Amino acid sequence: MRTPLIAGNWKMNGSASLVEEFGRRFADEPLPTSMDVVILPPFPYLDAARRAFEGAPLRLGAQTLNPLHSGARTGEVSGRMLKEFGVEYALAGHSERRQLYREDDEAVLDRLLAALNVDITPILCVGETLEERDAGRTMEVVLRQVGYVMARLEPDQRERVVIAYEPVWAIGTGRTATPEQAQEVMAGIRQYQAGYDRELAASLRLLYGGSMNADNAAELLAQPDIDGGLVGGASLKVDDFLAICQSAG
Ligand SMILES: O=C[C@H](O)COP(=O)(O)O
Repeated sequence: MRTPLIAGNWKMNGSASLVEEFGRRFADEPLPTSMDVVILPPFPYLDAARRAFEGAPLRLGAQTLNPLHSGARTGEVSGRMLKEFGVEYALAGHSERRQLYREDDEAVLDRLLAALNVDITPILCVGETLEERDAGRTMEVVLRQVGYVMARLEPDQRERVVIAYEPVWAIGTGRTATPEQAQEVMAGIRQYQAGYDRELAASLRLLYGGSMNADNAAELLAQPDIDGGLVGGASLKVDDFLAICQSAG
Protein backbone atom coordinates (compact mmCIF):
# COMPACT_ATOMS: atom_id res chain seq x y z
CA MET A 1 0.00 0.00 0.00
CA ARG A 2 3.03 2.31 0.36
CA THR A 3 4.48 3.32 -3.01
CA PRO A 4 8.23 2.64 -3.10
CA LEU A 5 10.39 5.75 -3.44
CA ILE A 6 14.00 5.83 -4.55
CA ALA A 7 15.70 9.23 -4.39
CA GLY A 8 19.12 9.97 -5.83
CA ASN A 9 20.85 12.80 -3.98
CA TRP A 10 23.68 13.96 -6.21
CA LYS A 11 24.96 16.35 -3.51
CA MET A 12 27.55 18.72 -5.10
CA ASN A 13 28.25 16.31 -7.96
CA GLY A 14 27.04 15.58 -11.47
CA SER A 15 27.07 17.49 -14.72
CA ALA A 16 24.78 18.62 -17.52
CA SER A 17 25.75 15.50 -19.49
CA LEU A 18 24.87 13.22 -16.58
CA VAL A 19 21.42 14.81 -16.49
CA GLU A 20 21.00 14.00 -20.20
CA GLU A 21 22.20 10.43 -19.69
CA PHE A 22 19.71 9.80 -16.88
CA GLY A 23 16.86 11.18 -19.00
CA ARG A 24 17.77 8.92 -21.94
CA ARG A 25 18.35 5.73 -19.98
CA PHE A 26 15.27 5.98 -17.79
CA ALA A 27 13.13 6.71 -20.85
CA ASP A 28 14.47 3.53 -22.51
CA GLU A 29 14.27 1.13 -19.58
CA PRO A 30 10.84 1.04 -17.99
CA LEU A 31 10.68 0.39 -14.26
CA PRO A 32 9.22 -2.94 -13.16
CA THR A 33 6.63 -1.57 -10.81
CA SER A 34 4.67 1.48 -9.80
CA MET A 35 7.16 3.56 -7.88
CA ASP A 36 8.48 7.09 -7.48
CA VAL A 37 12.01 7.84 -8.60
CA VAL A 38 13.44 11.24 -7.76
CA ILE A 39 16.71 12.88 -8.76
CA LEU A 40 18.02 15.73 -6.60
CA PRO A 41 20.67 17.47 -8.69
CA PRO A 42 22.53 20.65 -7.74
CA PHE A 43 20.43 23.77 -8.41
CA PRO A 44 22.15 24.81 -11.69
CA TYR A 45 21.00 21.56 -13.34
CA LEU A 46 17.33 21.78 -12.39
CA ASP A 47 16.17 23.41 -15.59
CA ALA A 48 18.12 21.00 -17.82
CA ALA A 49 16.86 18.10 -15.71
CA ARG A 50 13.26 19.19 -16.07
CA ARG A 51 13.63 19.08 -19.85
CA ALA A 52 15.73 15.91 -19.97
CA PHE A 53 13.33 13.99 -17.70
CA GLU A 54 10.19 14.83 -19.71
CA GLY A 55 9.92 11.40 -21.32
CA ALA A 56 11.29 9.51 -18.33
CA PRO A 57 9.71 8.33 -15.06
CA LEU A 58 11.91 10.70 -13.09
CA ARG A 59 10.75 13.40 -10.71
CA LEU A 60 12.76 16.35 -9.53
CA GLY A 61 13.95 17.11 -6.03
CA ALA A 62 15.96 19.82 -4.29
CA GLN A 63 18.68 19.24 -1.72
CA THR A 64 17.69 22.20 0.44
CA LEU A 65 15.65 25.40 0.36
CA ASN A 66 15.45 28.64 2.30
CA PRO A 67 12.46 29.13 4.63
CA LEU A 68 11.62 32.52 3.02
CA HIS A 69 9.87 33.08 -0.31
CA SER A 70 12.27 35.87 -1.30
CA GLY A 71 14.49 38.54 0.21
CA ALA A 72 18.05 39.51 1.09
CA ARG A 73 19.49 36.01 1.52
CA THR A 74 22.59 35.88 -0.68
CA GLY A 75 23.23 32.46 -2.14
CA GLU A 76 19.88 30.98 -1.10
CA VAL A 77 17.00 29.52 -3.12
CA SER A 78 13.34 29.54 -2.09
CA GLY A 79 10.66 26.91 -2.38
CA ARG A 80 8.63 29.17 -4.64
CA MET A 81 11.57 29.30 -7.09
CA LEU A 82 12.04 25.55 -6.96
CA LYS A 83 8.37 25.04 -7.67
CA GLU A 84 8.75 27.04 -10.88
CA PHE A 85 11.27 24.45 -12.05
CA GLY A 86 8.97 21.52 -11.38
CA VAL A 87 10.53 20.41 -8.10
CA GLU A 88 8.27 17.98 -6.24
CA TYR A 89 10.49 16.84 -3.33
CA ALA A 90 13.02 18.56 -1.06
CA LEU A 91 15.36 17.31 1.64
CA ALA A 92 15.25 18.83 5.11
CA GLY A 93 17.82 17.99 7.77
CA HIS A 94 20.35 16.03 5.76
CA SER A 95 23.22 15.30 8.16
CA GLU A 96 25.63 17.25 5.95
CA ARG A 97 23.42 20.32 6.39
CA ARG A 98 23.06 19.67 10.11
CA GLN A 99 26.81 19.26 10.61
CA LEU A 100 28.49 21.50 8.02
CA TYR A 101 25.92 24.30 7.96
CA ARG A 102 24.85 24.02 11.59
CA GLU A 103 21.18 23.48 10.86
CA ASP A 104 19.54 22.52 14.14
CA ASP A 105 16.11 20.96 14.63
CA GLU A 106 14.43 24.36 14.46
CA ALA A 107 16.15 25.24 11.17
CA VAL A 108 15.17 21.83 9.80
CA LEU A 109 11.54 22.43 10.79
CA ASP A 110 11.56 25.86 9.09
CA ARG A 111 12.80 24.33 5.84
CA LEU A 112 10.35 21.48 5.99
CA LEU A 113 7.46 23.89 6.56
CA ALA A 114 8.69 26.03 3.65
CA ALA A 115 8.48 22.97 1.41
CA LEU A 116 4.98 22.08 2.62
CA ASN A 117 3.85 25.67 2.09
CA VAL A 118 4.55 25.47 -1.63
CA ASP A 119 3.28 21.92 -1.95
CA ILE A 120 6.70 20.26 -2.21
CA THR A 121 6.99 16.90 -0.43
CA PRO A 122 9.64 17.16 2.30
CA ILE A 123 12.01 14.30 2.99
CA LEU A 124 13.03 14.67 6.63
CA CYS A 125 16.48 13.15 7.19
CA VAL A 126 17.43 11.79 10.59
CA GLY A 127 20.21 9.61 11.93
CA GLU A 128 22.73 9.04 14.69
CA THR A 129 26.52 9.45 14.68
CA LEU A 130 28.80 6.53 15.43
CA GLU A 131 29.48 7.88 18.93
CA GLU A 132 25.76 8.06 19.61
CA ARG A 133 25.24 4.50 18.34
CA ASP A 134 28.15 3.20 20.41
CA ALA A 135 26.68 4.92 23.46
CA GLY A 136 23.37 3.11 22.88
CA ARG A 137 21.60 6.38 22.06
CA THR A 138 20.42 5.62 18.51
CA MET A 139 16.67 5.56 19.15
CA GLU A 140 16.80 8.53 21.51
CA VAL A 141 18.58 10.67 18.90
CA VAL A 142 16.46 9.56 15.95
CA LEU A 143 13.16 9.98 17.78
CA ARG A 144 14.20 13.41 19.04
CA GLN A 145 14.87 14.51 15.45
CA VAL A 146 11.61 12.99 14.20
CA GLY A 147 9.59 14.14 17.21
CA TYR A 148 10.78 17.75 17.14
CA VAL A 149 9.38 18.18 13.66
CA MET A 150 6.33 15.92 13.68
CA ALA A 151 5.01 17.27 17.00
CA ARG A 152 4.91 20.77 15.48
CA LEU A 153 2.95 19.83 12.36
CA GLU A 154 -0.78 19.70 11.80
CA PRO A 155 -2.13 16.19 11.10
CA ASP A 156 -2.60 16.94 7.39
CA GLN A 157 0.99 18.17 7.17
CA ARG A 158 2.35 15.02 8.86
CA GLU A 159 0.70 12.91 6.19
CA ARG A 160 2.79 14.60 3.51
CA VAL A 161 6.20 13.99 5.10
CA VAL A 162 8.62 11.26 4.00
CA ILE A 163 11.29 10.26 6.54
CA ALA A 164 14.78 9.07 5.59
CA TYR A 165 16.79 7.25 8.23
CA GLU A 166 20.46 7.79 7.46
CA PRO A 167 22.96 6.65 10.08
CA VAL A 168 25.71 9.28 9.80
CA TRP A 169 28.41 6.60 10.06
CA ALA A 170 27.03 4.89 6.95
CA ILE A 171 26.96 7.95 4.69
CA GLY A 172 29.64 7.87 2.02
CA THR A 173 31.69 5.37 4.02
CA GLY A 174 30.86 2.12 2.26
CA ARG A 175 29.77 0.85 5.68
CA THR A 176 26.06 0.14 5.19
CA ALA A 177 23.79 -0.55 8.16
CA THR A 178 22.78 -4.20 8.17
CA PRO A 179 19.19 -4.79 7.08
CA GLU A 180 18.42 -5.74 10.70
CA GLN A 181 19.94 -2.53 12.10
CA ALA A 182 18.05 -0.41 9.58
CA GLN A 183 14.79 -2.30 10.11
CA GLU A 184 15.02 -1.94 13.89
CA VAL A 185 15.25 1.86 13.68
CA MET A 186 12.61 2.17 10.96
CA ALA A 187 10.20 0.03 12.98
CA GLY A 188 10.91 2.29 15.97
CA ILE A 189 10.07 5.40 13.92
CA ARG A 190 6.83 3.84 12.67
CA GLN A 191 5.88 2.74 16.17
CA TYR A 192 6.56 6.23 17.49
CA GLN A 193 4.30 7.70 14.81
CA ALA A 194 1.61 5.16 15.68
CA GLY A 195 1.49 6.85 19.09
CA TYR A 196 -0.03 9.87 17.31
CA ASP A 197 -2.01 8.19 14.62
CA ARG A 198 -2.03 4.52 13.60
CA GLU A 199 -3.32 5.17 10.11
CA LEU A 200 -0.64 7.76 9.45
CA ALA A 201 2.06 5.44 10.79
CA ALA A 202 0.91 2.69 8.43
CA SER A 203 1.07 4.98 5.40
CA LEU A 204 4.29 6.85 6.32
CA ARG A 205 7.02 6.31 3.73
CA LEU A 206 10.37 5.48 5.32
CA LEU A 207 13.60 5.49 3.32
CA TYR A 208 16.99 4.08 4.24
CA GLY A 209 20.14 6.02 3.29
CA GLY A 210 23.82 5.31 3.82
CA SER A 211 26.02 3.49 1.29
CA MET A 212 23.06 1.85 -0.41
CA ASN A 213 24.23 0.31 -3.68
CA ALA A 214 23.23 -2.11 -6.40
CA ASP A 215 24.47 -5.08 -4.33
CA ASN A 216 22.84 -4.37 -0.99
CA ALA A 217 19.64 -2.56 -2.05
CA ALA A 218 17.42 -5.63 -2.53
CA GLU A 219 18.06 -6.95 0.96
CA LEU A 220 17.51 -3.57 2.59
CA LEU A 221 14.36 -2.88 0.56
CA ALA A 222 12.95 -6.30 1.48
CA GLN A 223 12.63 -5.22 5.13
CA PRO A 224 9.02 -4.68 6.15
CA ASP A 225 9.42 -1.06 7.27
CA ILE A 226 11.78 0.12 4.51
CA ASP A 227 9.84 1.68 1.64
CA GLY A 228 12.73 3.02 -0.39
CA GLY A 229 16.15 4.57 -0.39
CA LEU A 230 17.96 7.88 -0.31
CA VAL A 231 21.01 7.13 -2.41
CA GLY A 232 24.13 9.28 -2.63
CA GLY A 233 27.23 7.94 -4.39
CA ALA A 234 25.46 5.15 -6.27
CA SER A 235 22.96 7.61 -7.73
CA LEU A 236 25.73 9.13 -9.86
CA LYS A 237 26.11 5.97 -11.94
CA VAL A 238 23.10 5.38 -14.11
CA ASP A 239 23.51 1.57 -14.26
CA ASP A 240 23.83 1.27 -10.49
CA PHE A 241 20.92 3.60 -9.85
CA LEU A 242 18.72 1.75 -12.35
CA ALA A 243 19.61 -1.53 -10.63
CA ILE A 244 18.64 -0.07 -7.24
CA CYS A 245 15.31 1.13 -8.66
CA GLN A 246 14.71 -2.27 -10.20
CA SER A 247 15.31 -4.00 -6.89
CA ALA A 248 12.54 -1.94 -5.29
CA GLY A 249 9.96 -3.75 -7.42
O1 LIG B 1 21.61 11.55 0.69
C1 LIG B 1 22.21 10.48 0.58
C2 LIG B 1 22.93 9.92 1.68
O2 LIG B 1 23.68 10.86 2.35
C3 LIG B 1 23.67 8.66 1.37
O3 LIG B 1 24.87 8.89 0.71
P1 LIG B 1 25.74 7.63 0.23
O4 LIG B 1 24.80 6.73 -0.51
O5 LIG B 1 26.81 8.20 -0.63
O6 LIG B 1 26.25 6.98 1.48
